[in-house]
Amino acid sequence: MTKKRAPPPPPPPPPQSSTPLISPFSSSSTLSIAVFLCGICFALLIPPSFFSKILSLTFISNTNINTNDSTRTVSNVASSLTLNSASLILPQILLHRNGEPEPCGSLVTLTPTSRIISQKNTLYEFDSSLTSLLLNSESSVKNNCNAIIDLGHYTNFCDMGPLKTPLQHDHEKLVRVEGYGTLPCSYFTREGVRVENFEGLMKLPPISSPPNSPVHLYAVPAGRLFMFAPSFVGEEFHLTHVKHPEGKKIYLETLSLSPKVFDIHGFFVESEADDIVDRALNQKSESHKLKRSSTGANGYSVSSTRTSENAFDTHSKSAKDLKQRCFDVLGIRPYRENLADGLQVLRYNITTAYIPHLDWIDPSPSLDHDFLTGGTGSNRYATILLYMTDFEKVEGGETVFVEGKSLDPEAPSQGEALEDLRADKRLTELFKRDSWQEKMVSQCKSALSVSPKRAKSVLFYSQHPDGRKDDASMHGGCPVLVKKQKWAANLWVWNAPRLGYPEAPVKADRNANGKKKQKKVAADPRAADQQDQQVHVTFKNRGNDATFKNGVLFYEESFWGNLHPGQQHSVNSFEGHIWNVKVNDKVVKTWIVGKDKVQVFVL
Ligand SMILES: O=C(O)CCC(=O)C(=O)O
Ligand SMILES: [Fe+2]
Repeated sequence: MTKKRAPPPPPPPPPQSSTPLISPFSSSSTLSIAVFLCGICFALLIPPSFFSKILSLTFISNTNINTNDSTRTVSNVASSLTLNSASLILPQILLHRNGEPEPCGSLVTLTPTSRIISQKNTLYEFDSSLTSLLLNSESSVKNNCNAIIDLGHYTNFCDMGPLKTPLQHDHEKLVRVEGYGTLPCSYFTREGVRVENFEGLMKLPPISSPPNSPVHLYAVPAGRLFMFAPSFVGEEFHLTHVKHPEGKKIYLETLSLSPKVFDIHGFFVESEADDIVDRALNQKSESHKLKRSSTGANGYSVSSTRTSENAFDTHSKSAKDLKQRCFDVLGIRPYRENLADGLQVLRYNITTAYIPHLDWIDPSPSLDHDFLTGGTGSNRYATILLYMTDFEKVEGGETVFVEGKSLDPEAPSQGEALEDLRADKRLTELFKRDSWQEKMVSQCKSALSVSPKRAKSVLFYSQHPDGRKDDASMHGGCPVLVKKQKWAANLWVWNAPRLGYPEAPVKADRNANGKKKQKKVAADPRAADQQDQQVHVTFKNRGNDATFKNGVLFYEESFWGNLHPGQQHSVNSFEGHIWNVKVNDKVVKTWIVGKDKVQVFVL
């Protein structure tokens, strides 16, 4: 059964200035160009083994594509730039589609031209160039993805088309692939580090690796997010690029392949666990304080199958640090506040539970938001669950993934577990026969379940890598079987701007203000519509009026950021949007966005 989820908390803290894209490599573009063009310098930087793979280069323009056939006719190898063979050497690549453990073909040897290297070294140009090189590569013929990576296929993989490409913050910056006009993929390492330029690609094989070790690259379609690609339970992903608050190591251990579930070792620390609980207990604001949990995307309604209590922590230091770390772990850079749901803190007492559900929110007819992630919509993509208390298996309170296989080879079947439960007098006193709680306890004992441990955390995905909802991600909070409190929290990350934000996707037949609109037939209707109507708005507090000293900006009722003297926020909004300034929880100013393309509201 798919349950609707609680409304997301108010959009959290101020949009932060973008953090630079991750680079595990000490990159400097000037240095990189110099290095690329200087065979001698280069020889000092990489292991001599790579020299065995030197090929001369050709730059290919104009290509005839036969998408049904793996053989491609490449014509007009016009601007043939044969370079000094020592100048451009890239590791051999094993290319994967996002989230897939099996590479999609045999080793790919890339032979970029000096033109590509010297002119296309920004992040977006790099994505475009690498996609073009992969498309033109002769070696990516047969593959294990039940398809041939011919030009048409690979192109379609990276560019899912206007109806299936969610608009990300940087959509306008993407550089279409030369000769094809399609959107490029972005490329990640197995651990979720984005490869930003050729210099970075060159440095990927660890110095200690055997000669000619190939590099596994994960291609993520335009508009989509990176997803880990484990091939066996127990497989680890060491995230040496993610900063741990106490300098420890963070790594993922695969708990299940479908649903995709991981134990994130070292994600957070005990002091953060204590802080989360303290803050939840001390939350004063009506919308954020601890109270009986609700379900559904349409406001607060208490459900009989979600009996926990919850609170929200959107902008404490711990919440912000955890959200940032969560994005780092997931390979999503830069951090984007509009993809993050606030930290939701949960408390369960004896017998309370949350019935199996999807975190992916069911579309609501009364909301204009486009939840359909197989298309251009936005919805929950990944969840990181944090546990603050220790529970033994017999004490219940696990998180159960009802479609997942138990890690315990001795686990009973669901029927056996139900029999055991009914033979236990204490448990029969706790749960009515045939109640959802009784059924759930039997699922918790037989399916994949994770027992809470202080400062332990789990990651799972609610979508497939291409955005479709993953029904296997059905999970729940198991009934607590003893007199003890379970404290947990979740961080939800959306695949594109989330419900409640001005840049969130709206249903195809609505405009940004919820009014029905005529369907347009255009090459990229979404991009055109959204751009047409977008208004760039700046909110400023000049500090001239003491009334606004503690001003806080809200998009309608959703927290946006502090607007104290000297502070300002620039956002893309739409005509008719309502922005409020509150002081001590009271609205002291309301602005309604007008027609002009650029507007400034000043306190
Ligand atoms: O409490 C748990 O273990 C799971 C909670 C959960 O799934 C949720 O709040 O969405
Ligand atoms: Fe959930």
